[in-house]
Amino acid sequence: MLDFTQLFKIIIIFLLISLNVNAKSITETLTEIESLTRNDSLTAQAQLNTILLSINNASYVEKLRWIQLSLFASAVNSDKKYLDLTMSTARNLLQKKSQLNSSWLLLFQFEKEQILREKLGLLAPLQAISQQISIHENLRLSAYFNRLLLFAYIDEAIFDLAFDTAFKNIQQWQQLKEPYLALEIAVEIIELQLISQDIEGANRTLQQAKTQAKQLNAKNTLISLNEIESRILFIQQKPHEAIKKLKYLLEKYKIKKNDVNYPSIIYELSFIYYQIGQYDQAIQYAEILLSNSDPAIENSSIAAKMLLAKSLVEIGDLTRAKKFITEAKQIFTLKNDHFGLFEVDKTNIDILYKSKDINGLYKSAKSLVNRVINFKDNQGEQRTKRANTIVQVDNQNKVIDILAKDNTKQQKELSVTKKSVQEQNTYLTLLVLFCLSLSILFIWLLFLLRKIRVLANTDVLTGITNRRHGLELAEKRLNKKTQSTLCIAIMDLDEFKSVNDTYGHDIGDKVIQLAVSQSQVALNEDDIFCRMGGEEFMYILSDIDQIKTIQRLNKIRESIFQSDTHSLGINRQISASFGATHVSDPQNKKSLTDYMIEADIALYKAKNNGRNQVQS
Ligand SMILES: Nc1nc2c(ncn2[C@@H]2O[C@H](COP(=O)(O)OP(=O)(O)OP(=O)(O)O)[C@@H](O)[C@H]2O)c(=O)[nH]1
Repeated sequence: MLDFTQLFKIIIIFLLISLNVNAKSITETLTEIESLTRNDSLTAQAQLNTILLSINNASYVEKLRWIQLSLFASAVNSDKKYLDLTMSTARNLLQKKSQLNSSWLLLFQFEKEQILREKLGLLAPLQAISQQISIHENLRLSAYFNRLLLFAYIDEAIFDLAFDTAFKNIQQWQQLKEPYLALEIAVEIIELQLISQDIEGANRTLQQAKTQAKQLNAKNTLISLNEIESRILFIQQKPHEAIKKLKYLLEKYKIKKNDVNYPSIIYELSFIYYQIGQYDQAIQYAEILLSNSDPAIENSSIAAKMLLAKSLVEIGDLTRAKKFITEAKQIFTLKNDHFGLFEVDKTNIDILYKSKDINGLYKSAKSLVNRVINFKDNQGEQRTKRANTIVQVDNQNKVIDILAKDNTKQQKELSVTKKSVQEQNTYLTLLVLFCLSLSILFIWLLFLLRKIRVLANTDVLTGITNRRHGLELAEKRLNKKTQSTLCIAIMDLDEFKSVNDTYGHDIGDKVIQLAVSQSQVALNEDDIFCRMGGEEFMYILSDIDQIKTIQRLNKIRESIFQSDTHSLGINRQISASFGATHVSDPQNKKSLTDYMIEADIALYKAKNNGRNQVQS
């Protein structure tokens, strides 16, 4: 039987043991949770929540570790509620009694902002407090500060400074015996080595980190490292091995939709398929990501949207591509994510190029250049310069490429247009020639018609008006109202038969022609003179009175009589007889036939009276 003293001793020993276990257990529990956070972050978060109350009595470092782990878990799980709880607990645990506490709280606040993706602008305030941090000469604080600074440098793409900070930071965590945090930084170093294209270095760090992760049983980190390894395979132009590795990862670790690593693996698969031109597969994986509405994958979903849009551009589904690019643009604009917006602009350029919208293309290229030029952030000149150079060079290349392609296209179009213009010109020339020929033909026809008309109205032998046309003109003149006296006369060459008989018909013709030319001496422009047939002619003279007309007829007669017949080889004079009548009463005109009969009677008189005279 145990006596009371023995029992008391046992109780004391038990209490001491249990107290000792309890005191140890917080550090140990935190270490276990730390392993769990990188293995099963949801369970880790639940356990951190369980020990929330006992943390009040824990040591300062344990409090810090609890806050740090809670921040990390809420980040991995994208649990904003737990993030707020952690922050309010942190404020209670580390009341702002000392400057050290204030610095920790400030850093935790920065980390919260980073988790909430309000990280833009984090670098400047971090740099501003670097002096304040170093004053404390607290290794843990300095390590935590450097860790945040490293992430800010990476976010701002200042990779050289990020490298320096990472190497410094990994040593700090090793010194503090914080292997998980050292591992976290090692992963960042691998990423940085990949960015600076130090593939060998990245591979070396990766193998060390993998061994470390296995030892620490950090499953999530191990998966991340395997993902990076697949990316290295892709960089080494072994895309199919990379795909195999990613698919193996999904299988081996049974990574399902809700797993933290799921989005990044699926995204990586989609990315590699896109890069090797298997756009259907790229689209398939991007769509898997987008079908998951979990806010935890918000970042991957924007990236997936971009990848989906780019793949859709490649397969020519521009309508859907535009839809996703618009959605991505909205998110990037909200987040003020300039790199995202650069990507949007570049993809938009591809869309516009494919849809052959040269105007839109020009506008987008201009907006992209403007975006680069006007891009300013808190980091200042250095970053802006780098981004400008990179994007401008990329953009310029693209624009040059587009312009070159466009130029070839335009040249093709131009040559087609030139060809069609040439064809049109040929047709036009032919048409003009045809029209010209038609016009010439038409003018020629008019000329012929006129000639025919003239010929139809002209006496062939003498070239004066013929009988038909002469009578027409006479009829018109008779019907015309005129104040002047009108004289209608018929002339007949005297004894012409004997001319013909003596000298021949040809000489007779020439005598007729001579008589005609001699008649011109007393004719006015508006007189009518025509050959009625044989050696008979008609005159219609208009003048101030009858005397004047008779005078003019006599002048003609005299001219005929006086004409030089010797040149015709005739030894005798020629003469003509004239019978004339006058239109005496203009109000009471007779017909042309009547007047001609009257003139004929007068001619008869002239013949009978001895010829070579005018009778009226
Ligand atoms: N050379 C020539 N002779 C013609 C032409 N037309 C008619 N004659 C001739 O002219 C002559 C006319 O003669 P006639 O009418 O009988 O009278 P004439 O000899 O002139 O005598 P008068 O009239 O009485 O003075 C005929 O011998 C016709 O053959 C012609 O175009 N050329």
